[in-house]
Amino acid sequence: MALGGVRVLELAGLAPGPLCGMILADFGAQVVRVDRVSRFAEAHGDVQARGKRSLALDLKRPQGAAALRRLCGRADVLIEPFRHGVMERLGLGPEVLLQENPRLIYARLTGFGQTGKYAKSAGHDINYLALSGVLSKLGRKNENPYAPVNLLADFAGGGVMCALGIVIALFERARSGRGQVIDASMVEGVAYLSSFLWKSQKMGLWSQPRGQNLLDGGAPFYEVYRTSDGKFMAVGAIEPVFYKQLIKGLGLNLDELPTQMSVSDWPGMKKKFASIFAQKTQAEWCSIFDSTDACVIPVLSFDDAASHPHNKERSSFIKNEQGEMSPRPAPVLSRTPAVPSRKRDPFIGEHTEEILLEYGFTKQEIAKLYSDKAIGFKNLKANL
Ligand SMILES: C[C@H](CCC[C@@H](C)[C@H]1CC[C@H]2[C@@H]3[C@H](O)C[C@@H]4C[C@H](O)CC[C@]4(C)[C@H]3C[C@H](O)[C@]12C)C(=O)SCCNC(=O)CCNC(=O)[C@H](O)C(C)(C)COP(=O)(O)OP(=O)(O)OC[C@H]1O[C@@H](n2cnc3c(N)ncnc32)[C@H](O)[C@@H]1OP(=O)(O)O
Repeated sequence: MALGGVRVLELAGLAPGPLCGMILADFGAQVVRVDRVSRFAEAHGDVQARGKRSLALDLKRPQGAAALRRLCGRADVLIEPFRHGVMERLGLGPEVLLQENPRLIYARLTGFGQTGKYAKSAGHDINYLALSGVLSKLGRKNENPYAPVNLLADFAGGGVMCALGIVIALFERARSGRGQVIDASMVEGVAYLSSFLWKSQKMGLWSQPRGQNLLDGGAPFYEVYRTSDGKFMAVGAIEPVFYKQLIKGLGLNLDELPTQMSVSDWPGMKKKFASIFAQKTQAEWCSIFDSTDACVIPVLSFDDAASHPHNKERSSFIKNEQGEMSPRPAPVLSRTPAVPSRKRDPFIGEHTEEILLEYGFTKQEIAKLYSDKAIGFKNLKANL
């Protein structure tokens, strides 16, 4: 696989760090999640542990922190998901670790970044989205801004951007032989993702208030409509050639309607489309619109998405050994595609000994770390 041989240490954290580690593992990296020894008694919240192994290490004990330093000496990548200052307090800041291993890629995945007024503040996806400016653009007409689950800042602007940064740094290291520090701020990650929004402000695309523009729920031809069986259809017929096909499928006559881009007519047109979509079931609309270019697609539940013929044909969803479905890693590389593990997620501390041995610790050193309470082996299922 593309990232075969790359050794990653992922310090256990909330949502974005685990996604970042899972992407790297799916594409072949050897990812070790460093769990807290004290968390044995709790269920671990990481549902994105596919393909990872777990090492339980108490970083608050000097022996535990020293063990991580040693592990970093042989690792390619460290992912740390704590607020600025945490790693420094543990004596594990980038200056220390990069001095010991100049090839190390030290990825710092935070909400607010390593500097700035909020660098040491707690926060979550919705806060990062707010600070990036993006949240102000999301939401329905006359409603408050709306944060769509924690997909945008946590996962897209955080986990995915950080994985991209790591791969870029690995690519550069192949030339220079040197590692570097990645300051992956979710505020900046999601702001960067929204470059189109920022750079299209003067195009007239966003001249209406929130929820009344072309792509934010204002246009009748870019909207979700309820069907007679309580399901939904997603309509995205932007270009005139596709809009024509939408109108035809709805049984309307283009010549009897206002022009597509007549913004003042959009609210009325939305009502018209809504009343028409409400007359047939989702399946009936699919039979009308499938195989056309009207850009009308059913809104599917997770179960229906996994069993939809298009997705099945492409094997877009996969099953693990426990029978759990999840999305296949994307994108698909032609020669070296990801090969996601089908095994269950690791127990906390399940691989402590084998990992330490692999990284050059002797059995005696491991026994000493255990008696110092710096590591743990207990095999509890990580089921967060
Ligand atoms: C919206 C999302 C968040 C979604 C999270 C959900 C997935 C989970 C939220 C609630 C969970 C459920 C709940 O807990 C109840 C159940 C519990 C059960 O165990 C599992 C099932 C649950 C139902 C559980 C299920 C799920 O887990 C939940 C639903 C987000 O936005 S995520 C993005 C958050 N932001 C960031 O990641 C940015 C960077 N990080 C931070 O800003 C902070 O880390 C953060 C997130 C604000 C947390 O702050 P905190 O004070 O807790 O941590 P830090 O300041 O970073 O310091 C870490 C300290 O921990 C020490 N430490 C770390 N590793 C070790 C170790 N191996 N050994 C010893 N000590 C360690 C470290 O030294 C720090 O200590 P100090 O503070 O003393 O320096």
